[in-house]
Amino acid sequence: MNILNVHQLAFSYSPSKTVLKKISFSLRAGEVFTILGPNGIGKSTLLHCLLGILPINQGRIEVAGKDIQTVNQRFLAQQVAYVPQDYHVNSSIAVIDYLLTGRTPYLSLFQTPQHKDIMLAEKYLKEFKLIALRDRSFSSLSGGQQQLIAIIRALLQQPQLLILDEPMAALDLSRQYELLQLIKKLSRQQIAVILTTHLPDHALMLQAKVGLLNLNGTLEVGNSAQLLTKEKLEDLYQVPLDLEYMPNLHRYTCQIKL
Ligand SMILES: Nc1ncnc2c1ncn2[C@@H]1O[C@H](COP(=O)(O)OP(=O)(O)OP(=O)(O)O)[C@@H](O)[C@H]1O
Repeated sequence: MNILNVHQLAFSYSPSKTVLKKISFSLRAGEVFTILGPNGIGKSTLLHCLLGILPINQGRIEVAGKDIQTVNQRFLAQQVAYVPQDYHVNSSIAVIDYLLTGRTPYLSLFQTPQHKDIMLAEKYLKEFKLIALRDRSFSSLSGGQQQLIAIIRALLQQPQLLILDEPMAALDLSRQYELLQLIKKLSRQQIAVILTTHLPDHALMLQAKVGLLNLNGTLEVGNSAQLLTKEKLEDLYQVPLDLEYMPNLHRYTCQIKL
């Protein structure tokens, strides 16, 4: 069974502003799907539709075979975790308490996180070499640190589908490397990942399924060989690009021609 089915999705913020139309795609367990498109084209809007945050005008979205319009929130939170582009987190909350909110879908009403939940949060903090941040307030962290903590919180949800909105944006090269490795590891563990990015190289490195969000609001879906071509990317971004095969990396790389 697919973890996600999207059929003929359409969304507009107002009758005169159609952002997304006729969007259809499916994701199997463990599939990585990279969505690319220019600023303001509708990538975050699409993710919000997939999460049920924005009500779609047409179409159908199924998570684990269930229509998201009828599914209960606890089930959805056990299936799908989301890391937004921007965080709006209570400034005084400690990192560990923020992380433990990721365990909410597994707690009963009025139940507080258990010892095993704290152990799990600490295990991830150690794995990411961020244990020193455990008791810091979330708002005192740097942008990149906040992004990593938000990713750990999402992992604590133990989702079948992880949705990441521009997760590399605030990360240094070493952290980007770690995150790319993590996405590959999740994929091997049969967890599907959707990410948006401005760098075609991220999709090329992940050997991911690709979605190009076009100016007319449609999403072209295919593999990197079909969609990450010089012609298609130049058309999408309206900028001169070079795609070069790197034999030592066994893949193409995409550069702006300057
Ligand atoms: N709440 C809103 N009400 C009306 N229009 C909105 C709203 N949020 C976003 N938009 C508009 O919808 C379009 C798509 O925005 P969205 O944030 O989805 O783009 P994006 O592809 O994620 O952009 P970026 O790469 O810059 O993050 C933009 O024109 C944006 O101005």
